[in-house]
Amino acid sequence: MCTRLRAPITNTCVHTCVCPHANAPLRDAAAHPVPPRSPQALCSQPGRPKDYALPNASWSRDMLDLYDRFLAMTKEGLWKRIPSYNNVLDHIPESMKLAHEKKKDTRLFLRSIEAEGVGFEYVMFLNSSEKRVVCLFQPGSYLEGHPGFAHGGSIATIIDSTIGSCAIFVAGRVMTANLSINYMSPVPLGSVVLVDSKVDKVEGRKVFLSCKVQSVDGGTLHAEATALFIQLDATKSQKQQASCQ
Ligand SMILES: CCCCCCCC/C=C\CCCCCCCC(=O)SCCNC(=O)CCNC(=O)[C@H](O)C(C)(C)COP(=O)(O)OP(=O)(O)OC[C@H]1O[C@@H](n2cnc3c(N)ncnc32)[C@H](O)[C@@H]1OP(=O)(O)O
Repeated sequence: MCTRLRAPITNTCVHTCVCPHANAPLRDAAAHPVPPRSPQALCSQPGRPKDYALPNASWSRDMLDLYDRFLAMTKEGLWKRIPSYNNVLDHIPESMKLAHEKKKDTRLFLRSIEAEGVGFEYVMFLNSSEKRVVCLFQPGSYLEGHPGFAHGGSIATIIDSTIGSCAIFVAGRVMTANLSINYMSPVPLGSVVLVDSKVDKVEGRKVFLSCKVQSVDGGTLHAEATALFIQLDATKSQKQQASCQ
């Protein structure tokens, strides 16, 4: 079923088959319904990690409007908001955690800046039937490269993470083996872009994906990327883990 977002969000429509692994690692998204936007609702509940993928005072009108559009689509059931925590382990269901994986004082790179609005402001939405993840991204002032524009590394980071979430969705534990980006137009700090990623092909442990970074009005193509993610081999990753201890 086509769930094309109406222009200007994207002009492309991706048809893919439903994957048997659908929803496995990112199932959490369904378990956390989006609360109404009120100051109280945005506070994290006691005992639960803070979900950063919710509107805050730094979000621009464009970001809020897009968020509302996607949220409306989640009600139709094909899209799900992906919650975002500052520790990677909080994203992984207990049943999928490895014995050695205990929470430490580490942070997911994208959530390394606590202050609102100056780092990576983003929220991702998953469309499992299209094997697609769209990220609404508002780069803050601490992500500067050239004056007034987002650093290319920050663009690479948000692409890697959006594509990575898409790959995790179809293949579980994966790592980036290759990421190739063409930068076409600089992204102004404080603007909002759509990072639209999809799975193109799965060959054994290899997941091939592609991505476009576009302005909200669809008029500017900021970047295009392709990526290869490899599903981790349990035996090999245990060896890697052993060598790290
Ligand atoms: C993990 C789950 C956690 C869930 C958390 C959810 C949180 C959600 C929140 C937020 C979203 C965040 C999302 C994450 C996004 C960030 C991801 C990163 O930044 S990852 C860090 C950077 N990447 C590395 O450091 C990799 C370093 N490389 C390696 O460790 C290995 O090379 C690895 C694992 C990629 C592959 O090693 P092998 O030993 O398992 O596999 P081999 O046998 O070498 O290759 C398998 C097949 O792939 C091809 N291959 C491997 N690397 C290739 C390459 N670079 N180019 C082309 N082909 C390659 C090979 O030719 C082979 O192909 P043939 O099966 O023979 O056909």
